[in-house]
Amino acid sequence: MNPQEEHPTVSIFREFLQIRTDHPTPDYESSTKFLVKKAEEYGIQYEVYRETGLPIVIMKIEGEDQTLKSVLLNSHVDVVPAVTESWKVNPFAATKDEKGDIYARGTQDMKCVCIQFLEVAHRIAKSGKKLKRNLYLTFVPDEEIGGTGKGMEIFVYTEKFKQLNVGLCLDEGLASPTEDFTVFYGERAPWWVHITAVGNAGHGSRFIEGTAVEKLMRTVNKMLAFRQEQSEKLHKCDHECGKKLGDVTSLNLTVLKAGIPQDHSNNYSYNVVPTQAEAGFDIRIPPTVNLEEFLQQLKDWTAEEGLSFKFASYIDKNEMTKLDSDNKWWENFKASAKALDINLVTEIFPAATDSRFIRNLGIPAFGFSPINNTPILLHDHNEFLNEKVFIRGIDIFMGIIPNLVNME
Ligand code: MET
Ligand SMILES: [Zn+2]
Ligand SMILES: [Zn+2]
Repeated sequence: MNPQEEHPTVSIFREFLQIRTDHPTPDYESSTKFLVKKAEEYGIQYEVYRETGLPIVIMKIEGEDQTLKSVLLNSHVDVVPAVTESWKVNPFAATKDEKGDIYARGTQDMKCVCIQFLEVAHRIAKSGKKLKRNLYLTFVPDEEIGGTGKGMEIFVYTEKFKQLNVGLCLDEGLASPTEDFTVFYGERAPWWVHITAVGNAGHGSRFIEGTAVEKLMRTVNKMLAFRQEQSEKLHKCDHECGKKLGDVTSLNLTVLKAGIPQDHSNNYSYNVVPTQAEAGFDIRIPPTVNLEEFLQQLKDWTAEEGLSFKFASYIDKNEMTKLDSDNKWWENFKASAKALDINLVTEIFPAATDSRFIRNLGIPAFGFSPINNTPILLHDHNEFLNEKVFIRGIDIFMGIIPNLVNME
């Protein structure tokens, strides 16, 4: 290839990045059309499954033995919104600079892995050699809004998913800023909690008792004190303790609402004590924490009269994939990494992925994005990935995935 020319898979990646699958109105029809076209071009079996309400593209490369458990490569095609004004380039243009850094929403999370999986399937299909087990690829919607409703949470309970007979799932991980690569074997449970307080109204000049805001603030302060404790656990431990973000419970106050709006011009009735106040928290709980006990903790925090809470995201089970010598998939994965001469570091994923629904079925899942020497920029402004890192990622996957599919 002429060094001036772009690697064809990089061009495909950039084209995919330009498809507007950003929330709140992801264009799944265009991403589906794109993937279907590629499957047809590459001669890969596919179907578009729509029973859950949104398109899920399923691709299959048949193995020699249909009775063996399959390997599933799962990726989500949706991306989070981008605040265009805060980017140095258009976040949906997939601009490449002179260093080969490609800037776009989804370069790391996780359109890179979508296309890398697709390219792996392409190369396996092109080789014409049959591998031992079935290999499936699923391209799913709505991961970024929780996977609930029309996403993975529902799909894993369908007959279609059962038919895939999955033995191992690979899904997204995170970029690594060092030479090492990170593999995730579990993740923190994402709980989004919306607290509502109701209380007494009155004139803003008086000492009204039992106001909604006071009640809410007492709860918020208890929760922020807990946040401080957890932050200290992470930041004040000596270097020996090796605690990572995925090992503590994080909690952020991300929604706060009260006050009586006066009109549509950002004015409020400052002299009216509001009867309702609301707070929303994003809480991430490590798999080692007992979720029943944590729920009780939340109930204690919100026990005061006039307070109630609802979950906007909730999960009551949070399984991990065991990385012991009984896990043959992991032994196989590690051996491939050794042959590739890459160093793996294992961690708990600090955020959430669709893997949690897979692990909760008792199916092992590894979160792995083959991206090293790159800052972690998922959901951030100016998210980018270097084209060389992207291309090397395909070779890394080629050194790992066929071995898993061929496992005895
Ligand atoms: C709770 S849904 C997960 C959405 C997203 N992947 C996150 O971790 O924030
Ligand atoms: Zn993601
Ligand atoms: Zn994300």
